[in-house]
Amino acid sequence: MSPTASPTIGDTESLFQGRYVVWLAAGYAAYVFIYRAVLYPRFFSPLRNVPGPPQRNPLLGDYLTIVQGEACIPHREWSKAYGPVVRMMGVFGKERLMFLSPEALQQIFAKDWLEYPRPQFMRDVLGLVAGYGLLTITGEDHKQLRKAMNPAFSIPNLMAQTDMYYEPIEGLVEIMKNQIKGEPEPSAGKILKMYDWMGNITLDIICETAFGYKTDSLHNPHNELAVAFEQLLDLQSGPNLAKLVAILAVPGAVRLSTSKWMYRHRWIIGKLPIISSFEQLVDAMYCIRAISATMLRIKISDLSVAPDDTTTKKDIMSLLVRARKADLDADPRTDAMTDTAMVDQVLTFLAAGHETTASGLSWTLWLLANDPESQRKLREEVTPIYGLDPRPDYRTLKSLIWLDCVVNESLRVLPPVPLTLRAAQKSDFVQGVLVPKGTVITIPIRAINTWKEIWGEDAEEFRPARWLDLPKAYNPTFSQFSFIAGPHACIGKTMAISEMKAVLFALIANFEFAPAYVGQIAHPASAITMKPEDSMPLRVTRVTGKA
Ligand code: HEM
Repeated sequence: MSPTASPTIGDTESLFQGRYVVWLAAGYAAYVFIYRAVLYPRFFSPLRNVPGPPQRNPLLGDYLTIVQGEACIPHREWSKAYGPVVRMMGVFGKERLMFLSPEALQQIFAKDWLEYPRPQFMRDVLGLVAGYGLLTITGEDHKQLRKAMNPAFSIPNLMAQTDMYYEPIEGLVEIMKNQIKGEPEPSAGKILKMYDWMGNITLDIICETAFGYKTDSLHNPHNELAVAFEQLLDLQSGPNLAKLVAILAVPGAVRLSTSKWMYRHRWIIGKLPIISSFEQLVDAMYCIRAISATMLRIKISDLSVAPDDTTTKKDIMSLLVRARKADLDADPRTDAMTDTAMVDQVLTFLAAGHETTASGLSWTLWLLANDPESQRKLREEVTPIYGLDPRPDYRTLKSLIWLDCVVNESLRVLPPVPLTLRAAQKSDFVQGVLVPKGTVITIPIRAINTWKEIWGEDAEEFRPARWLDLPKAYNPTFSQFSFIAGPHACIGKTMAISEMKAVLFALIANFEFAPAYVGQIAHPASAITMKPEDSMPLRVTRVTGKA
């Protein structure tokens, strides 16, 4: 129809019908929205009587409160107000449940773990940023992979690895000493962004222990891998995670996001409003994957040149490559891991083992900086041993009682992974509450770790001495849930703890840590890991009388 011609009866009819269809669709959408987001949760849901925060926003539910608040603090406040089982609202009236009690955790993570895997959207995000491996699979596949990986994390293997921590640790001590020495007034110390240093040292340690690969991020902080991780971590925020979940929900997006085509055409993402920052994500992931593939290639060729070289035996990847070779030698038709699957394992260890430990270390330094007495006690414990041997072995580190209290307490109060999620595969009762199939369950690790019912009135305070006299209600598996429990529990727990101890041992023997300025407060990011948003500036001074 031209703009000047008058409409014919046929035109008017089809226009009317077109409008009718639009109105009908809009009416249906409004009905679905009002039913799903307002009426169902309020009047029909089997969860409507479970206590929880009042429903104020049918569109976004409690989403804004969660992403704008400090990591897991809204959950902790809800548990105080409503008890150990809480109903929360997701977007569009999606109900979520949260459980804190040992009985519920036992059922979800141990007894019925196969019925409570990580939700698909969480696996999609983890797969993209941390590889398709232990973090994304479950059931029989998970059991098999875990069985193959377990020997690499055995105590004898970790004992053999401890020595590998010390080259990077000594490098860091030297760098920090030089930085302080370079100040106009060295005795006043220097303000150092400790999270950045902890990120570099844990990257160097994981590359060395897991892959026998030297990154030396400490002396070369702008190396490709460190920069790519920095780019990735910059994107870690609640709103970005929500956007990523929405993008990956589009059919085909998961496969596309890791493809070469996407990498070559990543500029397209850069041009799209709202998601333009994900150009950086595709870039970083491509770089990390390429370096992981290089590490694997080197490993495979190393092992074929020197299959009996005992020095290569200790790192995790050598064990896996050797196990694959043995399987293939025994039966060439065996269903052995492909190179791509192996690269994903490299990626998982890089992602899961690096930033978590860096956050754990940074928060421990922060807590010690704010508790000079605990710090002094720790220095008193480590200094004589440091004097005798600055490279203590696994057993010596394990035997240091106050160091153990400090690390346990820090991981309890400020857990690097503040919460996790599970999804119910079938309808079932947990702690007497019907959990309908498909319900996403929030496990508020930080709230569980500081639950007053278990830990007493001072549960939220950093008090390492509590580990010398544990409360009666303490449950060794479910009261300190920083590494979760059951078949999906963190495989790197013992390694992370011993690495944290080795780093703290040397830092506390050489330096004193204090807040960077009066009134400094902590800024834990609300994302997958609880990294300090401001990179944790602390005033660092040399311990007087030290060489
Ligand atoms: C302080 C440091 C660490 C903390 C707080 C931590 C915490 C966690 C948590 C909470 C989970 C469970 C996630 C979930 O199921 O939702 C997990 C899983 C995992 N972590 Fe760690 N982690 C740390 C260090 C490490 C290290 C050093 C490695 C490896 C070198 C590692 C490798 C893994 C892997 C592979 C999984 C998946 C386990 C499975 O599902 O079978 N983590 N970690």
